[in-house]
Amino acid sequence: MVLKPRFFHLSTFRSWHKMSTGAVKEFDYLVIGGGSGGIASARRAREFGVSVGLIENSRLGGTCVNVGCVPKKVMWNCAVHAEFLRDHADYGFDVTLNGFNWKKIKEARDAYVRRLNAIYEDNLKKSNVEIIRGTASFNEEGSVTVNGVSYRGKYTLIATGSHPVYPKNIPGAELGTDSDGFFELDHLPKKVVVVGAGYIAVELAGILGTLGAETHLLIRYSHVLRDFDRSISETLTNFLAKGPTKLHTGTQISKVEKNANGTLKIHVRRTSNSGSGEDVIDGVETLIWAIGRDPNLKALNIEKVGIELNGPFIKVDKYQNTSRQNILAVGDICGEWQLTPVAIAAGRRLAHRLFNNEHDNHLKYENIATVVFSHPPVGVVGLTEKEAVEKYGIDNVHIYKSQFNPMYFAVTQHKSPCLMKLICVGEEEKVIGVHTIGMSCDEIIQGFAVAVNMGATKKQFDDTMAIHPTSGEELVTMRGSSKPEPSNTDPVLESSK
Ligand SMILES: Cc1cc2nc3c(=O)[nH]c(=O)nc-3n(C[C@H](O)[C@H](O)[C@H](O)COP(=O)(O)OP(=O)(O)OC[C@H]3O[C@@H](n4cnc5c(N)ncnc54)[C@H](O)[C@@H]3O)c2cc1C
Ligand SMILES: NC(=O)C1=CN([C@@H]2O[C@H](COP(=O)(O)OP(=O)(O)OC[C@H]3O[C@@H](n4cnc5c(N)ncnc54)[C@H](OP(=O)(O)O)[C@@H]3O)[C@@H](O)[C@H]2O)C=CC1
Ligand SMILES: N[C@@H](CCC(=O)N[C@@H](CSSC[C@H](NC(=O)CC[C@H](N)C(=O)O)C(=O)NCC(=O)O)C(=O)NCC(=O)O)C(=O)O
Repeated sequence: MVLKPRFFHLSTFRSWHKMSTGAVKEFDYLVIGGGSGGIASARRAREFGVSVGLIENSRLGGTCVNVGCVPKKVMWNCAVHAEFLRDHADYGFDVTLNGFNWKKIKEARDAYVRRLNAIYEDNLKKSNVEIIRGTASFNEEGSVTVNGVSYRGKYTLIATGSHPVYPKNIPGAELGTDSDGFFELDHLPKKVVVVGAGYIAVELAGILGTLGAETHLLIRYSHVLRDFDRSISETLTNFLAKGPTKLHTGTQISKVEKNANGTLKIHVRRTSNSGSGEDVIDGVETLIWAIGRDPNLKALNIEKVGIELNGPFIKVDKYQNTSRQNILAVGDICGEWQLTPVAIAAGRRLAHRLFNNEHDNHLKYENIATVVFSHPPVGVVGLTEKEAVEKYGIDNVHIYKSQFNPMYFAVTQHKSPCLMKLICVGEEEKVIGVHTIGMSCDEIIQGFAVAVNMGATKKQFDDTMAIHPTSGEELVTMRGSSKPEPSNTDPVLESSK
């Protein structure tokens, strides 16, 4: 497309942004979804002077701001507080705890989210992105209708995100809730069952258990976070098994019933190596399904524009192109790496490619650092041991590992594990994976992601001066590599189905 000056006067912008004769309102860029990816892409596109409309049918900010990263992090911080309180006496404090007020933190959290909603609206307005309120659905020729008004973009971005999945064929499954429902809880439930083994399940179970709810985490197989490096998966699973969360491995719910007093009776099928059978968890106040997320596609009517899917998600190439020309997609709707920074980065790079002549600009979906806000937190970047062996062969992969008791726990009765692992490849020992779990690992990993992204070697890690006494110093002082363990002895991969 012909590029316009980088910043435009408002009147120029308005003249571009015209109503065509067929009463279709036209934009250079029409963005569907005002969440992480959509907002980031829309605002970046405006920096290049093009006209942008953004359609949103709910609260601005999307999943991350309203029912994801932001309120979750507030609750994780709250739970971390509870952990520190537990250690007060060990550090010499004589403190009497008079209770915990869930309502208070919920109100503060909701107020913060409302502030962010307003900030995001304000930011869009300052950027001169036109906000269109309502649900978008496609018409055959590629335009979009919202509340009976039609809009067309020279380019249209689908950034409509995802929603929680419920299991099919489990009687009473609808008596449970999901992560959205977790954020609506107006008190700390006494007894909770969380189902799932991924990010959301371990995060929510960790928050609830740490804050004092009797929390049962039900997983189908033997370990949580099975897609992560086995050391991480094993360390977190073993620690979870010690409480406060009660971990039920090799289990699946077969039926959910409602008791007369409103609590739930949950029938659980045991399919573990230790034998099969059925258990009942009774008197459950809240059941939370955290078993994955599906794309928000239904209302869009994408079949009208013939967009190809990849499983349930929208199929895109590395430039975020869908199968339909000039219709693009970013974020959760594409299914891969459902993370806010990924949606933002893909959306911004797309704006550069479409509107700033950067023809090859696209997000590289590798070395994506990620944190699970479990207790303790997980921070990882790069390949797992298994992926490295598959890619480079077992003889070329070298593993360095350090497991230690962080100094914080030297004087406390309550302990929490810390494990750090480097995956290196070849004679030069390029570091292709960093896997950490333990206190502060959520904050440590970002810097190491820079190093991995730059292609650092183990020697360069070793040449970096340690900072003492910190947990992070372990990553630059590791010695004595070992060979990867053959994957057929990988206990994480053994399902207990
Ligand atoms: C509980 C939880 C915790 C999370 N924690 C983290 C975390 O700590 N770190 C992290 O990186 N990621 C986290 N995530 C993931 C992160 O929130 C998502 O990856 C991110 O929000 C995806 O951005 P998106 O732009 O693709 O979609 P969204 O942010 O979901 O935005 C999509 C928007 O489109 C709107 N929409 C949908 N359909 C239509 C339509 N037809 N018309 C108009 N509008 C429509 C929706 O209302 C929504 O506002 C978490 C997710 C959850 C659920
Ligand atoms: N900190 C962060 O950055 C966060 C990011 N997110 C993002 O949101 C995404 C969605 O989160 P989440 O919902 O946890 O999804 P995930 O895909 O991460 O995990 C869901 C897990 O649930 C298990 N599962 C699937 N189906 C069933 C079933 N029928 N019964 C029991 N267990 C089942 C599976 O594990 P198994 O096969 O082992 O049973 C599966 O891996 C995440 O992948 C992540 O990208 C979410 C929260 C926090
Ligand atoms: N790292 C800081 C994050 C602080 C932060 O970014 N806070 C946000 C709330 S998280 S709101 C959720 C999320 N924001 C972000 O992920 C921040 C993105 C980073 N600052 C960047 O610009 O790349 C998002 O969906 N962004 C889409 C977009 O911004 O386009 C905020 O206050 N924003 C107010 C403002 O921006 O004025 C922390 O954890 O404290």
